Amino acid sequence: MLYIKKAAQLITLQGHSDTPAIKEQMKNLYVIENGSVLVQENKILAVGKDEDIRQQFHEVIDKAEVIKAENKIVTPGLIDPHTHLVYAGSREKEYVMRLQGKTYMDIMNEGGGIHATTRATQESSFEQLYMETAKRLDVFLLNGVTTVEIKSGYGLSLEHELKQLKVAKQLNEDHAVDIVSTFMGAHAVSPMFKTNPDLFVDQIIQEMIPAVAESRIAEFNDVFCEKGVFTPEQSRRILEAGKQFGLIPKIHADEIEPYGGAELAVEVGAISADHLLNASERGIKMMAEKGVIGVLLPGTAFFLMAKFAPARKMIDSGIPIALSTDANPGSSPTFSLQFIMNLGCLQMGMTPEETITATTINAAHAIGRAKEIGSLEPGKKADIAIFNVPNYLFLSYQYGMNHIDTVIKSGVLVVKEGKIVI
Ligand SMILES: N=CN[C@@H](CCC(=O)O)C(=O)O
Ligand SMILES: [Zn+2]
Repeated sequence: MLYIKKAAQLITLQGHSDTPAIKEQMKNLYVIENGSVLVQENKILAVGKDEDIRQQFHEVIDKAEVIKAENKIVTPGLIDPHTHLVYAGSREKEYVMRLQGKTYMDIMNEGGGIHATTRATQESSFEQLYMETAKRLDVFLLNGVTTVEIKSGYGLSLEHELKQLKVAKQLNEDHAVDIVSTFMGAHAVSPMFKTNPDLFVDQIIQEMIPAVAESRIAEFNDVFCEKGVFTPEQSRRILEAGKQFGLIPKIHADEIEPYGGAELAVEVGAISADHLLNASERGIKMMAEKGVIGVLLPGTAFFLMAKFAPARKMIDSGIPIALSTDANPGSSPTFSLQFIMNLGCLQMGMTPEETITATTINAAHAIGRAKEIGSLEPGKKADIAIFNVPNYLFLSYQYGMNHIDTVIKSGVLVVKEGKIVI
């Protein structure tokens, strides 16, 4: 048994395992001061004021391993619901080109961007991708993240998409960080189909989706619905086809231009619509009505020097908002959700409380895991982060640094004093 003792603030985020937090609910973190947590095996046994925990569990508490949390804060392990972490190569030269005035889409249309990473990933072996992705997951863990969603999409053929997804599956078994997988064969039109993109859409629908579903190697199906990539109609076909095989729709929506992505997410019953920098008024209203989660990626707007998604308006309209790094080598090469929280506040008008809800319980909802993770409540998985800060405001206030002290994953101490110990 683990006894996490007397945190200055225990950020429980209780009460939202069934439905995500919306509007004012996103501001309520259910903080317990001088709070303690008891962990039994891989689950949370109890959460409460230290004196209450000691009283109720006095018979067993003396034998527990104590983790001191005085002057620190304790939160659920952070959750990143949108990453592209299985890739090879890097794109720092494109970053310099963008600094000189080229746009992200220009670079992609000239065969760089996603295509450059696809070539590198196709040429990479399973073992190379595994090693590189494992290192990235270590960084996530060291930053307090205990679950990440990972998309394929740098394979763009059945063989290489499956290779990426197999890497994610193997790492889910081997690495402390839990991985939730998304098939994203529709990340870019394969150059082989440049003159007839519909044939590539046919291949995704007829060949890739059935094979991915049969291998039970992904839960979600995502599409880059964007002018010059996949049209709303192509995106709809791909997402509907995935549904026939049990793959839940997600969508990269309205990232570069308004394109009806938010509306499409509602129409196909997507669990989330992601990016949304340029979502229409109508799309925002529709998402709020249907409770489609908006996964916002301010690191991408920051790195592409684009305008930020209107998070304040979205939350006030009633959309449940989650935040993510969008970690990828082109549009958001960061692995820091803590920096994303800071951007959420300073660039998107969110409150510090909202950014914590958006990286825990609402992020869990965005990947269908809210019954197991995302809050500190008895019966949930013991995924817990301890930050070396006196109160939760510091997570987004003191920015550009990693505040993590300790991480517990499934009841096991995996990070101690900021270092991996397994
Ligand atoms: N926009 C599409 N996909 C990724 C970027 C991938 C890349 O540039 O390699 C995103 O979410 O930003
Ligand atoms: Zn993405």
